[in-house]
Amino acid sequence: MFKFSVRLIKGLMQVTAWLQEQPVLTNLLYRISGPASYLPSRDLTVTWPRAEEHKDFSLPNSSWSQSMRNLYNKYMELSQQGSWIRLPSYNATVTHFTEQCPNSAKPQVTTRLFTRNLDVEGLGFEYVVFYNQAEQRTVCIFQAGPYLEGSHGLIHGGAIATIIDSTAGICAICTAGKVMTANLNINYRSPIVLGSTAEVQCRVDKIEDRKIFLSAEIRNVDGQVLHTEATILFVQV
Ligand SMILES: CCCCCCCCCC(=O)SCCNC(=O)CCNC(=O)[C@H](O)C(C)(C)COP(=O)(O)OP(=O)(O)OC[C@H]1O[C@@H](n2cnc3c(N)ncnc32)[C@H](O)[C@@H]1OP(=O)(O)O
Repeated sequence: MFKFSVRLIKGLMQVTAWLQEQPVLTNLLYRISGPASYLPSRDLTVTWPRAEEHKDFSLPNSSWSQSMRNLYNKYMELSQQGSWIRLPSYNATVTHFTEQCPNSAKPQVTTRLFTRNLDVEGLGFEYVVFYNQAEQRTVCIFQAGPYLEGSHGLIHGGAIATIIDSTAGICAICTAGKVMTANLNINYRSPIVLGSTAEVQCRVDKIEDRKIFLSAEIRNVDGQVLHTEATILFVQV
């Protein structure tokens, strides 16, 4: 468990650090937020939250439906048998930066992971990811809150893409380290009702040099309804 958590965290930190080194992105940040909050990447200190100091969002909370809890319990039982591990999940990849601002105030840059950006439980993405190393697979148990609406009463396609990208991204990071999504191809087969529980299944299909090819499916809790199919390409960076 610890080994994979460390690997996942290292992968995310590497991606974050790499992003901050890209001049296009730092220029964009400058344009959006202005010079006072512009933080040149090479002067940043990036820290990863220590588990004991930060909330783990992948644990059950009162907004979780019984279906969500049942699936969670199923994979927790499998975890105890050793085949799966639950991956902890925090709300930021970068918790704070330390650098002197032009106005001498210590900057309080707060970024939030897109999927963990709401303070109230149950309104947005509620999910937990389990990883199976032997099979190079991840499973994400997912409950979409009312703030993820697209068509009336249904989950927005972009939210579906996000949870697929995240589930596949975690799988690719655990398998291959520092990666970026290069291609995400989705077929939406049937809508997902807001508030329902769904299961995202993702696996590595093949690895060719720096390219990691994955496929994913989203199904309802009993597996009978296929909601979404996707193929995803990650490239090691
Ligand atoms: C716990 C929290 C959750 C954590 C998980 C979250 C995961 C979320 C991850 C993301 O969403 S990342 C954000 C979205 N992605 C990006 O912004 C990436 C933007 N694109 C790039 O930065 C570059 O294009 C990329 C790093 C993907 C590749 O650039 P490179 O210069 O490193 O590689 P290159 O272009 O040389 O291509 C390497 C190989 O990949 C292939 N390739 C690259 N892009 C491709 C593409 N789009 N489609 C198909 N093949 C592609 C390319 O043909 C080539 O194949 P070959 O080696 O066989 O010649």
